[in-house]
Amino acid sequence: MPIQTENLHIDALRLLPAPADLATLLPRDQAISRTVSDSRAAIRAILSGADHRLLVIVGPCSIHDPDAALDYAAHLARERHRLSDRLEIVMRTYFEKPRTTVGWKGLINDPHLDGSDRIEDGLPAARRLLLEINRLGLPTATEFLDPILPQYFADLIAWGAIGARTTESQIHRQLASGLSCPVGFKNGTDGGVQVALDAIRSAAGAHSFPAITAEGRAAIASTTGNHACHLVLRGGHDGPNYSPAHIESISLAAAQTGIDPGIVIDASHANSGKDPARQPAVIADIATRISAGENRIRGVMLESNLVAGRQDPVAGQPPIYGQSITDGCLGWDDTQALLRRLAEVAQSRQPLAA
Ligand SMILES: O=C[C@H](O)[C@H](O)COP(=O)(O)O
Ligand SMILES: C=C(OP(=O)(O)O)C(=O)O
Repeated sequence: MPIQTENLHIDALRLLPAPADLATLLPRDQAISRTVSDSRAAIRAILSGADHRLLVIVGPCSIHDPDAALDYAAHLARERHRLSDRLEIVMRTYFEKPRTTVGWKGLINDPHLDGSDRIEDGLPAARRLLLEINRLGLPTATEFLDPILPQYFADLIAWGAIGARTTESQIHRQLASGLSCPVGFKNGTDGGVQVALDAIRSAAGAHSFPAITAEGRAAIASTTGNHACHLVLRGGHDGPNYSPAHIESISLAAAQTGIDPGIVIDASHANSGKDPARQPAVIADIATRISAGENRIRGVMLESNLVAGRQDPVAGQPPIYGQSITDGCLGWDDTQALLRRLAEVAQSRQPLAA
């Protein structure tokens, strides 16, 4: 008997369509391309300090119901258009969730929320939603987790994140080096910022690594490096890391590494002890400092949904409409109030290059 040494833990392999097939089925038009491309340019200008506005990445912790996400997007698009002279608002459309151990991995992995893991349904659902949101003139942000999946939807993303659990990963740094959008590297879950600074340096360089082509063939991608990578502070095991003392020491460390100190602060995650009700206090603090002249903070991230809080889905029952099934979020009214406060303080900012 031949001894089997391969696929001992593989139950099944199902074919996925090629990225180009999905793009043909769900193409982006010129107006959508403009929304993506203009927002990427605006974000680059804000991060460099050339544009005085604040970047605001706001939206659900994760998308599980495309209808509710589009409803949320309609609310947010109105705020984006109203506040566009002071804020660059981009919607969090997070389809891939990195789990500390196990749990639901997001709409792409398990779109039916039942463990059936029909990625072949999740990919078109994600791409369709991104097209619909961009069609409202509202650009989108996401965390890139799997290194193959960006081929299916990265053309629709204005801002990307590499999360706290993957910032130290060479695979994700290589991936960021080839992405067309600005990318924020989160500090590590332990609070370590040096890994994110190292990641920014790594992603700015050229890399060659295995990838897939638009036609779905295995290939070697050679990248030119992404110079729009920056730091996102999300707190760590020791607590928040957005205080003036943190910004001071982190900016110094960034400067010593030759990295522009443009920083985005995530008001959620460990900066709010995972309690969404604490996000307004984080934003209030940041807003006061910005109005007093702090210009190293170029953007903020908020986790927000139509309905405040979070829920654990119950088998056989539809989840509460517009409420997170991963981390708790702010509700819409609180979100709107925070956006208006941020717009107020952004008004006083001057472009650094002026
Ligand atoms: O943002 C979402 C979560 O914080 C992240 O995916 C980790 O989640 P978990 O610790 O519940 O697995
Ligand atoms: C998982 C996320 O964040 P972090 O990587 O900071 O935990 C997130 O923003 O959804």
